[in-house]
Amino acid sequence: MRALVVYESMFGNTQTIAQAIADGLATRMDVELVEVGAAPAAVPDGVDLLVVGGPTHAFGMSRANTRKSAAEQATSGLVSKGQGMREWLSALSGHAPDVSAAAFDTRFKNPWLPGSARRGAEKLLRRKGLPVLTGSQSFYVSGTPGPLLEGEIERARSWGVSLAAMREPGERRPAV
Ligand SMILES: Cc1cc2nc3c(=O)[nH]c(=O)nc-3n(C[C@H](O)[C@H](O)[C@H](O)COP(=O)(O)O)c2cc1C
Repeated sequence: MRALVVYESMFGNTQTIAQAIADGLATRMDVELVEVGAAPAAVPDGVDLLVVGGPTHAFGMSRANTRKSAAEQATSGLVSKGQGMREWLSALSGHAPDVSAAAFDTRFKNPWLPGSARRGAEKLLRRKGLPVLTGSQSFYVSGTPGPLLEGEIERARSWGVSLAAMREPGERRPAV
């Protein structure tokens, strides 16, 4: 079984979470971790699970103007300097049958702040015909440039382990 994890990240927090998810997945699957600017135009043959994640910007997935705003707030270079997850998923051109998907994001832990990038990513994944496994996740930062809240890296690793278990041969694959 093989997983591809594609992430977008401005300040590095989503990158750290993506790495932890990949570590969790790697307990049961072969895993490739790729920054969205270097991601392939189609899901490569042999990939069983596509996991995508990015930062929540303005209640959803980033856009060119929110990435520009992030760049203005950055004190060092951005991790993702080109296209975002929205653009990559919109242009994704194909996949083998039986590939499933999952989405995650990073954002503030604020019950009064609506929206999350993972919801937008799920919508685009479904539009591409990719069934989305239940239980997509948000991971939380304490401020715009981070850091991640305590325990989030461990939670991301555990989520990776449980995603891989959902894709094990013979497992029922809950998809929405
Ligand atoms: C332009 C901009 C808009 C943002 N809008 C939101 C938002 O609507 N909701 C939220 O929870 N966090 C918001 N944030 C905080 C980001 O989610 C946070 O910067 C991100 O999780 C950090 O991840 P990264 O280091 O991978 O970029 C915003 C950040 C930026 C730069």
